Amino acid sequence: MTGMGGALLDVRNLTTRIRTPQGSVSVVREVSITLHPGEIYALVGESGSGKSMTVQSVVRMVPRRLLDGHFGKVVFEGTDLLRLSEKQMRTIRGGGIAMVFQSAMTVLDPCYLVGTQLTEVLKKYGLRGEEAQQRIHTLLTQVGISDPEAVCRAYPHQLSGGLRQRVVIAMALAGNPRLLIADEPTSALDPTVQLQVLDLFQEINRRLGTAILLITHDFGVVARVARRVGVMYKGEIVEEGDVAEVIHRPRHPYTRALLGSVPDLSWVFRGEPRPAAGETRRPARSESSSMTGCPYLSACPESGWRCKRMSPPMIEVSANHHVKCWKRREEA
Ligand SMILES: Nc1ncnc2c1ncn2[C@@H]1O[C@H](COP(=O)(O)OP(=O)(O)OP(=O)(O)O)[C@@H](O)[C@H]1O
Repeated sequence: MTGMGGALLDVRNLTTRIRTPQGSVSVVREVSITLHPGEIYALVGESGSGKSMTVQSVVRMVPRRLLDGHFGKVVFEGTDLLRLSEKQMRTIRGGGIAMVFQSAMTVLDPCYLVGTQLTEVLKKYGLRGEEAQQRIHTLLTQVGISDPEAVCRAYPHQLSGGLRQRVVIAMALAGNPRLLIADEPTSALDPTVQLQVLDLFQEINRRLGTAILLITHDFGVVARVARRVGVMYKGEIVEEGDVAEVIHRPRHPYTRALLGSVPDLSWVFRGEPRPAAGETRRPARSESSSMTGCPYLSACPESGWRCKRMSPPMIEVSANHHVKCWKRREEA
């Protein structure tokens, strides 16, 4: 089942507030994301820009001690997740929506064999005995593991980082999710292994039709995997659109600065390891704030009077490209 306009996930004006020693702060501000079935959407931005808080809000996993409230809507397959009980959410997590995080070891227990852990996961979906073993074989094969039996007989620490992450992805696929949320799933891996795991996400998307919401701080990763991208800064999406369009014609000064700090994206297309980082210009740090006006004001080389007073609205650059910037509106 899909929601309005055929969307699988429709996040509408989502705001998430957390408690801090300085008071309540909006770490996600009026974020809207539409993801269609089978689509790959990337959220990109620097550390602290609110990417993780956005996806944790979608699956209602912001730690309770921090959360001060969600506002807006998170409509998944026609149901607003913000209105569900915790019990109802537990059936959505792992079922309709599965998650993969940066470190496989947050999911895998070092004390148990991989096969035992996969068997436990499948019990949750009612599979036991021979049926469960067959499903484990299928899942591990789907994530490109050529010797599933050997992997099942291993403890997590006996596997390479890449294999461990493949096992975690297999676990995430166990409930046949329609949406896979992956939060920096490759940043703990070596560059060549990163590329293999990114390609695996694409293959899962192609073969199983699973939609993917990918979080990354790396435009190289966006360029390799995603079809659409949202650029986050201080808790807001400041630019969004088709990946090629945003990369080749960035309209927000922050996106330009972020792209300027990625010297050469060609390595991702050639399938080569990332070259050593050279001297690059870093964009201004992105952390949530409670100020008025444009969130990028203090770092923007183009700001004008309007930017100081009012937060810019999202304006349409083209049908597949939107930007939150007063200057672009003046040019339009
Ligand atoms: N556990 C926490 N306690 C207090 N503040 C937090 C906590 N987690 C996140 N925040 C704050 O929420 C804001 C958004 O953080 P978030 O982790 O979503 O950013 P991010 O873009 O995912 O960055 P990173 O890639 O570093 O995780 C930041 O200002 C951060 O300081």
